[in-house]
Amino acid sequence: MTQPKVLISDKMDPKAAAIFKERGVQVDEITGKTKDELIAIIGDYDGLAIRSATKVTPDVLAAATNLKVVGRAGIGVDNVDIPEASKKGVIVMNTPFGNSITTAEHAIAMMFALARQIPEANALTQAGKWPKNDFMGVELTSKTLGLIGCGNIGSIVAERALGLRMKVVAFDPFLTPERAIELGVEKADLDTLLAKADFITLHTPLTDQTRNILSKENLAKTKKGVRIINCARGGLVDEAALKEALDSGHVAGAALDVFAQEPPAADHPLFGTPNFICTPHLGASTDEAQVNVAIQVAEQISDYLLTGGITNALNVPSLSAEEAPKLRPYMSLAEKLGSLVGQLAHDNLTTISVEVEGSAAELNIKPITAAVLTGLMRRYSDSVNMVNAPHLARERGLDIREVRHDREGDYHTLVRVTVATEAGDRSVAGTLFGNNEPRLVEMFGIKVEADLAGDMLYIVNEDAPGFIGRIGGALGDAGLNIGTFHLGRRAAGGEAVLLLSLDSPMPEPLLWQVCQLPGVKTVKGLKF
Ligand SMILES: NC(=O)c1ccc[n+]([C@@H]2O[C@H](COP(=O)([O-])OP(=O)(O)OC[C@H]3O[C@@H](n4cnc5c(N)ncnc54)[C@H](O)[C@@H]3O)[C@@H](O)[C@H]2O)c1
Ligand SMILES: O=C(O)[C@H](O)COP(=O)(O)O
Repeated sequence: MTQPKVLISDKMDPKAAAIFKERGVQVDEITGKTKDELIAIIGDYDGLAIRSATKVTPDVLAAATNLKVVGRAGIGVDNVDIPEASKKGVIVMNTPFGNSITTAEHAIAMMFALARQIPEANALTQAGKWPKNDFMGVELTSKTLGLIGCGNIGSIVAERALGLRMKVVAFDPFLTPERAIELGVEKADLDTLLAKADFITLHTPLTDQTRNILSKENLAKTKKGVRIINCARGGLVDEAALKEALDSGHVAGAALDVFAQEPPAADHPLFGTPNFICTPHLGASTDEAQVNVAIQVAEQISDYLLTGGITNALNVPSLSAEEAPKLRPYMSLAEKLGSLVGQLAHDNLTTISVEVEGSAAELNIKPITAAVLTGLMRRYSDSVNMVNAPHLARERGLDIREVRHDREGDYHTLVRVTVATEAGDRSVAGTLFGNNEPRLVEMFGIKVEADLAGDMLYIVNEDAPGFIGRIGGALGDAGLNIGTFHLGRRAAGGEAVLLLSLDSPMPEPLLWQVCQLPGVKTVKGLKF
């Protein structure tokens, strides 16, 4: 195996490069490149390690002909075009926890800075003034903190704020009542939060639902004298409306670590506004957080490039260290079953369903489905993998269904793949022998037992004496060696299925010749 090559394109703790080298991954650290400069070199790399500065746009991805993985040393991935990466089969990962504490602490630091106007007081004092009577702060104790977004960072902020004896009200549609009780926060709708909070801090990603969540209209619903902190993403607060609300005195203070456009223009309207403070996207900038995210991203990228292990991926189901060894043989079975239906079923598939029963029903079905789709879609594209297969399948209008059966069947474990075709449903099923050897056990309702590997020949014929001899003869005369021979039939004298493994591919004229043998209904060369 050639050594994979990774580019670190944003400033990252040196531990990242050290880990790549230790793990046997070649690494180049080239930061500060323009988009065109990045496009010129990205084709050399299998992996890209970034923070928020590098923009992984469709044109960068188009030039990234060898790229397999983008690793974000941090949380937000709004600088990566994930749908485009998925189409290209590139995994996108982040490090969802490495900088959470640090960012929560930055939000708390901003809250104190606003409450006591520390930046202004510092600036004036160092300018030789002694403005002791100009700064009257507010206490945090007993005040209400409104949390918009109560995920990893929001819940750490909540714990810290409760420690400061604040009351915490949270708006987060995904926060369960049980989790709210566990955290000690009051779950509320947005309007209630806006009406109650003395301080509001934002901790959501930027999405279509959260963009301008603090709009002019919502700012008007806040308590007079509210103070606002955004250490999440620019664009959550309407900056023009915030400026107006600060100027009118409705908002008593605002602290932004993030801006809609970064870096903001030097003449940004908020700059110089009294009671406005800001930092240049420093939420994650501590030694501890940067070491955490650098180590995590380098380990995750190395794992994927060297072993196929997937952690914290955003566009493909993760495979944990415990799950991976159990799922690997299933994924091999699933890919073979998907490939089999893909090679045999005619076009215009409308639905594919993946059913699991027995031991398979206890596993994470998502990677199994992704592997089925990889096998299925391989007939359309050589560059298909677990990342882009589900996307390609959906693009072709395929409805994907997953069913987990809680029932005992004939096999200790079973994966069944059924596709709806114009000719009706076509179903194949497989199991694992000895827990790790994939075997086809049923094909279109007929029991067979076959290893799907290499070149194979599939024949449907009428079960009649002498047929096997005729096939053996035809292949033997053509110098084609049969490796294994698997036969299944509905009933004696009924329809039979023959699966032969061959030592070399079946030449086209021989396929035609076999087709002419008496009793043959279908012949197809297969490849696994
Ligand atoms: N300033 C920085 O340097 C810095 C550092 C780290 C993270 N961040 C940003 O902080 C944000 C939060 O990070 P996290 O790790 O807590 O993410 P998270 O995914 O753990 O939490 C986000 C929360 O937002 C909630 N949410 C989603 N849509 C919502 C909506 N419409 N209304 C209310 N809540 C909604 C989700 O349910 C979730 O609980 C991210 O945008 C991340 O990029 C910024
Ligand atoms: O989403 C994040 O992790 C933060 O915005 C940190 O970004 P940075 O790595 O550019 O500091």
